Amino acid sequence: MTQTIEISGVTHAYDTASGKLPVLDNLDFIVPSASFCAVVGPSGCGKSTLTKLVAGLLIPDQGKVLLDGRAVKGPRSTVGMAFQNPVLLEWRTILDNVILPLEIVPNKLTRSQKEDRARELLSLVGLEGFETKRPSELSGGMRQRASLCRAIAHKPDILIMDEPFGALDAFTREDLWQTMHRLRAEEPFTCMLITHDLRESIYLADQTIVLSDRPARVQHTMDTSMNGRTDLDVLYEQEAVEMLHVLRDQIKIAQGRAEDAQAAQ
Ligand SMILES: Nc1ncnc2c1ncn2[C@@H]1O[C@H](COP(=O)(O)OP(=O)(O)OP(=O)(O)O)[C@@H](O)[C@H]1O
Repeated sequence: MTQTIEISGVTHAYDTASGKLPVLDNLDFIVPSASFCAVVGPSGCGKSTLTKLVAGLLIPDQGKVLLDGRAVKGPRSTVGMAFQNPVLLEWRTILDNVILPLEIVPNKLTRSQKEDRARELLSLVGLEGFETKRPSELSGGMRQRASLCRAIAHKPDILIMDEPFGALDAFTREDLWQTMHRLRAEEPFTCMLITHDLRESIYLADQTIVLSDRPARVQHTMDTSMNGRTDLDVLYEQEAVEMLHVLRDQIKIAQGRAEDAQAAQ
């Protein structure tokens, strides 16, 4: 079962040696159940902070994060996470890395059922035959595939991804975008993706939220659903190119470079 993410009046500041650092300012938006939301914005505006609030690793100073209407008060097993650095455990095989959440989150699966689940996911992302390898024996893209499998092994209702494809070369990244579409078709979850790659948000997300500079507010919301299209050609068609221009201009405005955006029109 997937869940709705509701960010309601969320304001947050960090305590630092030089005083309070306001990071998020009255954020309000909804990610409907089973949909995919990308969050973009200037560097340091508070995107990762937002993921920590949704994951329950931080509690907002004001406002609420609600998952299916229930306020987040701490980490939940129904939320999976994937980061730019896959952090797989070198002393475990790829299969055992994917099984890890099934050893932590309470469930009634036998060892052989856990293995079946991990094998099924690895096969879905094209890693069949690599089950017994160690993480260091895999390429960066393969490690990120394994890490995605691990993030959803326990069938979370929500998947949060913080720049998961940021360190990969352009071709591997596009390959993983397609893998994401495949995974979503097979394993429904509500997804929040933090990215600096606007094409990635257009290709993957149903909705893209542009945050302003810190303290971040919602500056712009765009419907980036591409009518179910999952072929990469869609990115080169007029609709996607127009979306890309609007998002780029919005980022310039967020960075305080509004004149650049106006001059570009
Ligand atoms: N634990 C912390 N204590 C104090 N300040 C923090 C802490 N974590 C983050 N910050 C600061 O809060 C601001 C927002 O950080 P955050 O990592 O959420 O931004 P971001 O948008 O994800 O950045 P980037 O796009 O560069 O990854 C930054 O100025 C950062 O230095």
